[in-house]
Amino acid sequence: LDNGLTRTPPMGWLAWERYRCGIDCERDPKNCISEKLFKDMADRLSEDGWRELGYVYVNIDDCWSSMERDERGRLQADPKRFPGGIANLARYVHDRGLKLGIYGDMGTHTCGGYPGTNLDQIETDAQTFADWGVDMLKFDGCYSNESVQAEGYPRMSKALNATGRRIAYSCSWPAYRGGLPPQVNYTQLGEICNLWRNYGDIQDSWDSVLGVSDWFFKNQDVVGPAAGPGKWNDPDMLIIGDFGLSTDQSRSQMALWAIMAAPLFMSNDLRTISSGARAILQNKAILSISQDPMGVQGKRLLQEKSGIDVYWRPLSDNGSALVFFSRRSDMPYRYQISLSKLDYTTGIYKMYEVFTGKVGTVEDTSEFTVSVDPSGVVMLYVFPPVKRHRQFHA
Ligand SMILES: OC[C@@H]1[C@H](O)[C@H](O)[C@@H](O)CN1C(=S)Nc1ccc(F)cc1
Repeated sequence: LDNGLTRTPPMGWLAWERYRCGIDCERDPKNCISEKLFKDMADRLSEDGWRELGYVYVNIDDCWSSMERDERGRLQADPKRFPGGIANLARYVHDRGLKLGIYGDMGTHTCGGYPGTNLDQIETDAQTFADWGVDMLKFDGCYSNESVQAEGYPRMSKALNATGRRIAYSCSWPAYRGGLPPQVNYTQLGEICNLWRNYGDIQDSWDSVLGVSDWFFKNQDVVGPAAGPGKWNDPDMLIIGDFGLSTDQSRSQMALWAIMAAPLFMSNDLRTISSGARAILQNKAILSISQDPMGVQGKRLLQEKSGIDVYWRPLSDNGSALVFFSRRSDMPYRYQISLSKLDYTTGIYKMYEVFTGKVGTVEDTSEFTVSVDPSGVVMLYVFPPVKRHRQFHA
């Protein structure tokens, strides 16, 4: 969507995977969906170096609202869990140099059973969110149908624009239509949405992360070309820092999401996150690959019989990123390859390993070896090639 927003994949924090629809603030005040939770995360993003690295969105998901609209038919926050209201929370977030995201649903109810947005409420709800100072809307598709979605998702895009406030628009529409043509029109999506969920919800497990990633790379020739500045495929949240992934698997999710030019929405507890998880999420080399201004989505190049996959993303100024991933479950695998075998042009290349900081220089035809852990990755930033100087002839 050409609204000047998300010119690189948006980054921030989204409540859903880690906090779901936990509304029992009496028994579980630290983890329930409440203004305190989002203020806590805004404090961490602004005090622990996240904001400076680009993680600027603090996004509310399902279960934030009252079960009733107000007397003017407007959505309203649950008064007990958000006593200050959404406008106040937006001010708190904005005061910390961050942006606030909110959640709605193009249907009678949200997936969690809260009030949805019917076709005749689209303009009202867009205006409400703009009046509150909201900066992004995730528009879900539960309790809906194909024709309501076909009319509603474009109409909400226009309604958000008509408010005059710049609000990034995340559409769950393709995920409810099977994610692929002909049910999904990726050209239209790129015109009306800034990002879109193509596939099922991510859960806190390696199986889920790998299943989501495999769907996107299996369908890379269809979904890849749809992405670019202002319009992104969304494989769902980063679960790094939660309970289900090992260090290697956390590095794999971060590396694969960067190759996919995916939005980077963490769903974790920034108040207690481990230093290891934080180091992966704050890895500057990976973030610069993710946020590359060209915004070209990467692809899977090879699936070797050994269980090694090779992924590649073209970057600005003729740079590129490579990821070697191991599907094996035995021991680190020493994978030998050369850049010319990966269709790199003739030249001399400097390479930077993003997790170890190791630097190497290879000619396109010379073989090098990477040792890849089971369910882990080796990720390289490959500098632009230095052309081999013609041998000077006396
Ligand atoms: O309720 C909201 C929740 C999150 O926003 C996800 O990111 C959305 O994809 C939708 N969603 C959930 S749990 N959706 C859903 C998932 C499984 C199911 F059987 C019925 C609904």
